[in-house]
Amino acid sequence: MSKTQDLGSLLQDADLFRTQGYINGKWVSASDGITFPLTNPATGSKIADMPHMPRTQVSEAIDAAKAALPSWSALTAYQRSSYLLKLHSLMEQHSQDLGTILCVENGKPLAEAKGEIAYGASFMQWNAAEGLRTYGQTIPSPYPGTRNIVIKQPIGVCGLITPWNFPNAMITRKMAPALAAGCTVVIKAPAETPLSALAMAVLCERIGIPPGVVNVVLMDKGDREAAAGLELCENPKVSKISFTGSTPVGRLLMKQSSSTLKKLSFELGGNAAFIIFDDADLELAVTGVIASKFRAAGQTCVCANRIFVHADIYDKFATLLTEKVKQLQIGNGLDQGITIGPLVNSRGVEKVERHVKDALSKGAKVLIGGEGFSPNNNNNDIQGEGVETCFYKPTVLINVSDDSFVSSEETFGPLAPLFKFKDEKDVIEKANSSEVGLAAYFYTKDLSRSNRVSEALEVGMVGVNTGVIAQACIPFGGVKQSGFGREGGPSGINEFQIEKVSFLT
Ligand SMILES: NC(=O)c1ccc[n+]([C@@H]2O[C@H](COP(=O)([O-])OP(=O)(O)OC[C@H]3O[C@@H](n4cnc5c(N)ncnc54)[C@H](O)[C@@H]3O)[C@@H](O)[C@H]2O)c1
Ligand SMILES: O=CCCC(=O)O
Repeated sequence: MSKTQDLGSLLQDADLFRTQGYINGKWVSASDGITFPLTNPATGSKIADMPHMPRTQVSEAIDAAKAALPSWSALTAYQRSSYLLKLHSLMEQHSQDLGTILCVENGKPLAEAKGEIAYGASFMQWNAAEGLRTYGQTIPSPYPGTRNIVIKQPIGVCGLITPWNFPNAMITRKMAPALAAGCTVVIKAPAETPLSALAMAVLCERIGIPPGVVNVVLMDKGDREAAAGLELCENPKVSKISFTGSTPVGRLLMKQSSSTLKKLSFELGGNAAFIIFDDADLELAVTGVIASKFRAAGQTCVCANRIFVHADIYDKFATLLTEKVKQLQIGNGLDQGITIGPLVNSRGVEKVERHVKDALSKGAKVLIGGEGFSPNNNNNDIQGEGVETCFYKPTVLINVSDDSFVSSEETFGPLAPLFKFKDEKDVIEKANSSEVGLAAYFYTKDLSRSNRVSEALEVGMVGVNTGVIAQACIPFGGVKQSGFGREGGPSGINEFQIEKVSFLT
């Protein structure tokens, strides 16, 4: 029997822990009372019963967002900016509680979860400033005495569909530019991590964001999730869908949105190549791989998925990496000193197991890890008998063959497969052989190679001598089947605006 987690008792401000959706400024259960259980992936304990909302409630949320649009969009950019700055400041103030909520529902260690809150808050700060600079243009006209004036306006109601791997930051990365631009939003939060979305709704309510401007709808995976997607994509009152998640769901949402020709921006899956050339600083490269590969237990879209190491340094690098991986502390993210938590659910563990098994069957060798893990849970939230937790040991594989599953599929788990290469051209070809192109990384001390390789990699983002690329001020996004549109940076807010031209005669 699993024990129930008393999340409220872990918080300084227990009011941030909500278990109802947020529509038109009201906290609401599913209209038919149906709920689904939310569990802690580190302990298997139930955290809460969450509303399993039907499509009609998604439609109500859209109506509320549409009704709130005229007055929100009529505010000055300065007024909207001041709301975002207040959210930024409240997020910083409540970072311990927001981090605890995130850690308990998602599994990432508390320090990392608090890091995500800081990252999430940075989108509020960046867009508070960026909203003030959505300049138009005056374009010289070919006709004497006339002028063409271009202004930017909010696109309208936006459907924001977000994943569980960054329960806070993937919401704020969309919500902040949308609100700054003057749009209103319906957030479809993921079933695995609804609480972080709701905690943000509490903060919106506290600072007086008017009812209907921000709405959060929730439901479990399956039929109602699909119905919510259909409603958001087909309802003509929604003007834009911003989605972060897997490539197959992106394809489906694009197809569904064709009926109303919505503006779309999609941040989809990755399969990042991480290349270590023979002139690289190996200590730095190991640090980079640890940061890129094992953040969020390997569950980020920009995680190193294929690590290509030059043949001349392959053995040395593998040894150094294994030593560093040994130092990672796996366990319940609430416990002191833990640096790697569980995967979000058992499906995540199964995928890592499948990739490891397949690689071994094709000749790979385990240097460390290669199996699941049962934590000795000394937290007050004690594991119940027969409760399923979701840990997999951080793993390094060598001699991985090019036809392994991990070569073509995103593992989304703590598996570092090392491939061997000899030639720059050859490794670039391999890196680019993926159908997705989100991020890539490489380590070298050669400046001309830095420019050459950066330009040759078919991705939206390149880390040169670093394994960490995310910042609010960069245009985050991919090419090929990693999606389109950019989040953050000067272009992030454009995704939520239209350009309108007036011909002045
Ligand atoms: N490019 C990026 O910025 C980025 C960031 C984070 C995650 N991701 C990608 O997301 C994937 C992991 O996340 P996931 O497993 O939650 O992805 P997912 O596509 O299964 O789910 C993402 C969101 O879409 C919702 N969803 C699923 N089916 C839907 C449907 N038919 N209609 C409407 N909504 C639907 C889910 O409930 C969730 O809220 C990975 O592939 C990862 O690379 C990409
Ligand atoms: O998982 C994708 C988002 C990762 C990030 O923003 O660093």
